[in-house]
Amino acid sequence: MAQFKLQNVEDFYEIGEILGSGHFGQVRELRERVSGVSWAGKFVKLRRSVSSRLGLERKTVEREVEILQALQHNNIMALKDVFESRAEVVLVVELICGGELFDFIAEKENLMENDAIEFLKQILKGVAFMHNKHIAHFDLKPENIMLSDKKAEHPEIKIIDFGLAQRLTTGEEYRSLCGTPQYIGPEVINYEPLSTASDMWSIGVITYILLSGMSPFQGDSDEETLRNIVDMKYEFEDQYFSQTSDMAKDFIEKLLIKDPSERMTAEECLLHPWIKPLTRKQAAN
Ligand SMILES: COc1cc(-c2ccc3ncc(-c4cccc([C@@H](O)NCCN(C)C)c4)n3n2)ccc1O
Repeated sequence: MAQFKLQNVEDFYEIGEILGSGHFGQVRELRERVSGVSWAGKFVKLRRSVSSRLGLERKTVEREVEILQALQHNNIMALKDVFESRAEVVLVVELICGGELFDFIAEKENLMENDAIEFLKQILKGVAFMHNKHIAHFDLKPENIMLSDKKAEHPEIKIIDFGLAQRLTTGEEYRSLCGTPQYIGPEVINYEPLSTASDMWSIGVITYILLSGMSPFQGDSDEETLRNIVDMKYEFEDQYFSQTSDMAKDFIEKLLIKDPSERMTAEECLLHPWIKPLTRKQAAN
């Protein structure tokens, strides 16, 4: 069983404002007492009894911590410390000040292709790094992709929220119905074995949104969205894609493929001509 620090987190950090909350718990700003440096603290309530539905099981938190400890990459939020008390675990991670990619897109409606490519390159580098360690995120979406500083000319991408992430073992099947309807692949809905390819479907959906501001499968309800996914019901409507290059559409089409084994991997995406032009002429387009 992993051992976290048993000291009181407040002995080392001044607890600041709530930055956000969700299924994962609460995220608050922390100020390290010795250095004055600001961090983010994810406060997770622990389940008090086997019968309780409140809070997370300790082994779930242990899995997230073990995964974060294995993922040290510029495009993945860094874990600094872990404290635990009887009822709570606090993950101390780097503070990310640029907000969510989701909000950045909303402010711009959609992005120029070159801006989208720069964001995608960073997302793909972080995802390729975790996939090379046989770790899948399983909840990639614009809300879980944050920007270091949205005012920077080239904001750095940080992938957050590894609460659903799994270390996949060859020969061992992993199935789950978890995730966010708009971004999950058909294999999740059909309760089929999952792999890193499920993250690649999500990247196809994210790319579609980056370029159009629209979500490819979203319906008027979760049920309709899920039906659109299993029916592969999406299109590049002229109203939103008339200015989008064929290469960008090809990139999306090579990810939104029903058979997970047919989708591009993150490494293959980084070599796709839309992301890595083969010639100067291509780059000029
Ligand atoms: C360690 O696990 C997480 C960390 C974070 C995290 C890490 C650093 C950091 N710096 C700033 C923030 C932040 C600022 C405003 C809102 C939020 C959060 O509520 N929304 C993030 C996306 N959401 C859908 C998980 C998070 N964060 N959030 C978010 C979710 C996690 O499961």
